[in-house]
Order: sequence, then C-alpha cells, then structure tokens
Amino acid sequence: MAAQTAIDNDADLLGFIYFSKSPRHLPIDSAHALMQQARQHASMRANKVNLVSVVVNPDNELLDHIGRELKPDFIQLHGHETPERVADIRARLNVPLIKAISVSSKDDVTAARAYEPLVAHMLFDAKPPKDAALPGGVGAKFDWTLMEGYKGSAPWFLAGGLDPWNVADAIITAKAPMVDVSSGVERGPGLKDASLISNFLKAVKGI
Ligand SMILES: O=C(O)c1ccccc1NCC(=O)[C@H](O)[C@H](O)COP(=O)(O)O
Repeated sequence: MAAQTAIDNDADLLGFIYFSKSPRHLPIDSAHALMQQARQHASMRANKVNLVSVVVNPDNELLDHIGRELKPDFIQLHGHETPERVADIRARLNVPLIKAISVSSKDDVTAARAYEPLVAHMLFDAKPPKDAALPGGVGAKFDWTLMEGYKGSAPWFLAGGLDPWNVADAIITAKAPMVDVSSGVERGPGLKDASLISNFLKAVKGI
C-alpha cells in the first residue's frame, strides 16, 4: 500500500481525495478503510502521521459526512472557496483546515493573506491549465521564485509538479517549510509508485 511506504519513509501527512473527476477519488467507505489501515500501520511503527481529506468546493452535507465518518486530522479545501466560506466551514467543523491557492502570479500569493487567520496551513499549488478537469494533481509547476518574501503566519506547503528529482531545488528556491506531491510519485494517473514515494521523501528529508 502506498500509504505504508509513505509512513515507513516518515511522511508527515497523507491526503485522501474526495473529488469524483479525479483518478484518485476515494468514496467515503474506501477512504475510511484506507485511513484505518494507515492509522494502524503508523501506530505499529510509533510514527505520527496526519490524515487529510481533500475536497473541492464542498457543501455542508459532504463536510459533515467527512467529519463524522472519517475524522480526518485536516480538511484541505482545494477549490474556489472564498475567505467567507472558509470562515463558515471553520465555525461549522472542529477540524483544522488547509487552504489551497492556485498560483500563477504574485497577486495570487498575496491573496493568501485573507485566509491565513482562518486556517492551520496554506498550500500553494500551480494554477492548472484552462482545459484541465482537475484543480490539482495535474503535475503543473509554477515559478517558485514567486514565493520569495512570503513568510506566512504558519508553516505552508509548496505543491505542483514536484517529483523526486526537483523537490530539493524547489524547497531551496521557494524556502518552503513543507511540500505536497501527487502525480510526481505516480507511474500513471492515480497509480502511486513505492520507489518514487520513497525517493521523494528521501530527497526531502535529505536537505
Ligand atoms: O490529486 C488530485 O487528483 C486532486 C483532485 C482535486 C483536488 C486536488 C487534488 N490534489 C491536491 C493536491 O494537494 C496535489 O498534491 C497538488 O495539487 C499537487 O499535485 P501534483 O502537481 O500532481 O503533484
């Protein structure tokens, strides 16, 4: 299981996608089973791993369902949720939030300020191509130097087009405290690859 490889290589967080257009989409029952296995594996190894439910413009019904059934450590909002909507979600759920921002310019990075008081972490991902079916997980990179001077009020994630070969350079260039990856550790859409996962984590931990 990919999650086990990630845990064995000291990943801090694992994401479980709830978005039906994604090749990584996991219905709630499947996510529940995988998250249970991941929690058991982490506790056997005395590793702490945080489990993240990733959603896109979720309605309240879905959020309540995820909160109740999956009990994730974080919920990642990867759509066009406004700061007002994020504030509503924060008031509704007792789950720390991660807000993803699609970046193609410095203004996108500046837009993060409005979310910072509302969330545990920001995640900066590349703006997907216009015709993309997915808002994330498409392997698109952005100019990492756009993160220059961004401090953030909490540790933040860099994402988008990262892989075992470029992640060290990305961390150094963007001065990123944390990174997130999806397609860069896959051998095909939705097919996580154990050796890519372990090489990615070795590259990150080796800095
Ligand atoms: O990965 C998906 O399929 C996905 C679908 C819908 C919303 C978000 C999604 N992924 C979110 C992530 O946090 C990815 O890790 C991030 O976008 C980077 O992806 P990649 O460029 O493929 O590493």
